[in-house]
Amino acid sequence: MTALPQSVETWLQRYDDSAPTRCLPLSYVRRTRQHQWRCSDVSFHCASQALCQQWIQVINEQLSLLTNRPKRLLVYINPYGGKQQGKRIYEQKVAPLFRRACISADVIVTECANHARDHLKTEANLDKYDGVVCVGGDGMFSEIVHGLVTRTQTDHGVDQSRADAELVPCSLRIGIIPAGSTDCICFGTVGTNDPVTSALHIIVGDSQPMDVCSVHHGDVFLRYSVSLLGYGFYGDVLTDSERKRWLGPARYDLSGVKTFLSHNYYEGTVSYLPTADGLGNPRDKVQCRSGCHICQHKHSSKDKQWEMSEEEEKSDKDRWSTIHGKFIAINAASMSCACPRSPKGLSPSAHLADGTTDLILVRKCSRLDFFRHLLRHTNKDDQVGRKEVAVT
Ligand SMILES: Nc1ncnc2c1ncn2[C@@H]1O[C@H](COP(=O)(O)OP(=O)(O)OP(=O)(O)O)[C@@H](O)[C@H]1O
Repeated sequence: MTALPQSVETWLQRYDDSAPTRCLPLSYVRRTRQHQWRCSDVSFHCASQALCQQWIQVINEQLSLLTNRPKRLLVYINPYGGKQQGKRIYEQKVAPLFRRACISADVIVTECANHARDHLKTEANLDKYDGVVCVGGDGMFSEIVHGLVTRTQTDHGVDQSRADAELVPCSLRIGIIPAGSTDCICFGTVGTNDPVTSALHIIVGDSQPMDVCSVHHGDVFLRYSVSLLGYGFYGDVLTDSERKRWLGPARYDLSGVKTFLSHNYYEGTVSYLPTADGLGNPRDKVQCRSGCHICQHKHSSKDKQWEMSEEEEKSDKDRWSTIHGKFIAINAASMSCACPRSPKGLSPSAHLADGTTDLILVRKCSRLDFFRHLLRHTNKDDQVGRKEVAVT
């Protein structure tokens, strides 16, 4: 008998053991280059139908033990994200894999912006599903995060407008099928923006915790952020690019050049609470990956935080630092923000789930120096080596 492909965790198919046959086809996940996964098939031929039935029974039993695999998914497709290929990508590349893995999916093609967010907030019957999948880019993922987090807080009576509210974690996982312009969140979590790879990660039940940062203005809740919170240059690029959505992904280049030429700067004061020692450093070159020891360490330090005495809390307040100045960009990166254009990202060593954000301050400087800083995004590990850039 041929050896079975790798471990049972990589097998895809469940079997209908009612159909007697001597041939046993099996689909499994194969890792290829650059973080990409593919689905391969292999057929085993048995000496008798009875033996084949035995194999099928054992395989079914083994697969049913993998309880982290989803069986029912709620899928939202943004038909207008990126190059407007969301529907085609889902139907041609993802749906056949879900069918093969016996995953049932309820699909909603969004009709307008915030359709998915509002549906999740109020209407969706979440008890029916093991996870939510978004087919689109970072904006679409953000909609799903807002919908799910808000719904969870409402269901648990938590007031998310309070900056100090202790949010209840969502019970459903979110899968991303990349079909946007930058797909930075997919790239930063999976290592590639390939729809088939993402579908296979969803099928085998992989999961990766992520920090969610809430943004408030006084008592008013503004939004959640999971990747880059940008004030100044990046905020201006995004605002301008939204007006040029009809241009597709090229809008980021055009808005980037326009904002760069305007060379605006902003004067202000930034206050922040430095992380405790041992929680990683934005320049320590430790890349966050699945099972990252720094993100795991965070859980124990957070547990400790809940037990902080009043004095310890007070001294925490004393630890706040303040920087005043003129800035071209004030960025808070909760993840590396890697994407195909910037393979290492704006903050290559940012951690996905360590409970901290990397604060990157770009002081007012000449156009040439700022251009040199931007160039680093495309090829350098150390994004902050220049004197006008401070990182903490
Ligand atoms: N049916 C729709 N019509 C118009 N806009 C929509 C629709 N569905 C979702 N949207 C909005 O489209 C915006 C952009 O979508 P998405 O993130 O999928 O693509 P993108 O902006 O091209 O990619 P990226 O965010 O990775 O750059 C989202 O903010 C979302 O709110």
